[in-house]
Amino acid sequence: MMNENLDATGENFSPEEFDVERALRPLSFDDFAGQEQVLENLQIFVQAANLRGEALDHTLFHGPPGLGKTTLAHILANELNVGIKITSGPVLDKPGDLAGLLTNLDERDILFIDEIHRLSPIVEEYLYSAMEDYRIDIMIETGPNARTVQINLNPFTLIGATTRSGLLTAPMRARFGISSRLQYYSTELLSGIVERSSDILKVPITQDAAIEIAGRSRGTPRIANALLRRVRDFAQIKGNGKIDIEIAKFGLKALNVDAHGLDEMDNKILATIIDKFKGGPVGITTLATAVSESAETIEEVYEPFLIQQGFIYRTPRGREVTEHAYRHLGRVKGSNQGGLFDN
Ligand SMILES: Nc1ncnc2c1ncn2[C@@H]1O[C@H](COP(=O)(O)OP(=O)(O)OP(=O)(O)O)[C@@H](O)[C@H]1O
Ligand SMILES: [Mg+2]
Repeated sequence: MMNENLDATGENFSPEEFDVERALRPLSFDDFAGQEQVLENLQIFVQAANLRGEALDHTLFHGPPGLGKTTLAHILANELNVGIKITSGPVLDKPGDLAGLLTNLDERDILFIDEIHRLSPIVEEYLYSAMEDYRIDIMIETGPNARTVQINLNPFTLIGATTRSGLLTAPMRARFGISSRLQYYSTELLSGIVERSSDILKVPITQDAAIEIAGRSRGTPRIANALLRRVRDFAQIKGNGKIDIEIAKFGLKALNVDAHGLDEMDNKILATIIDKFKGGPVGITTLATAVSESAETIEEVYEPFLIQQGFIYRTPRGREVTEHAYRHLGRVKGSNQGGLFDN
């Protein structure tokens, strides 16, 4: 299926001319690596919905960016063999926009709302009756003749995606029958994804090179694919087109990729805890202020990976860095270098 897509776009086009991201996106449960627990359940719910000819329950995907939320929404549409309409929280600013989408859904179709935590309260409330009873009120005419009529919708599935599940309101959350949190991927899984992507991109790669790229991808398929594409450039310009361990290391070094794949904010968080707070513990709001990022984003986007990788841990008094973090940043424990918060 993948290759058909590529061929349809034309072998003659340079890679830049087609949407590589789309080409690399898995289209079926079988293409999708990892997240076993989530996938196992979804497969059962899909089979049951298909058997009964019903719409799948409303489904929420949450978790850090780039782990496959949007991909899974598309896979569900394929596996249910239904249409999918795509929008996002910030785009839907009037109930009328939502009504237009909802009334155009065929039976069992999917409405995918990305960044669902950013829906306006009015739109969100409007969505409730649509989700619960497949029914909405719409306003007809204006001025003195204005009135609302209730119309029935086709049974549909709402799929919501969010990196910030903490910002979802309780009533919204309660309306999802299925809620799945996506986890970071192991290096092993990511190297499989890198190999699959190289196949699609038709660039040969050795196994150790795939593992090298995978290990620096912050547990995230999107980053793994992005690094692969950049390393491919090095292979084509500086090498012989093949990605082996030497060219992979050369490329990753030139790209300034951290040995653990930590990004700038990850490193800033670690350095701040060490330099300004003597390694912690430091409260999340204090930390957030010190690194100029919101506390929610730190908690939901950065911290989970740093904890999973053993760089920080939570204590009742706040976040503390581990020895591993000192070593990673080349700092020596006990020799405070910041001084801002010294007393
Ligand atoms: N399990 C997987 N197997 C293979 N490739 C994957 C997998 N998950 C994600 N990818 C790849 O990573 C890319 C990013 O995934 P996706 O866009 O679904 O992430 P997301 O969770 O929606 O991120 P965001 O929160 O930023 O919207 C996809 O285009 C796909 O190529
Ligand atoms: Mg997405």
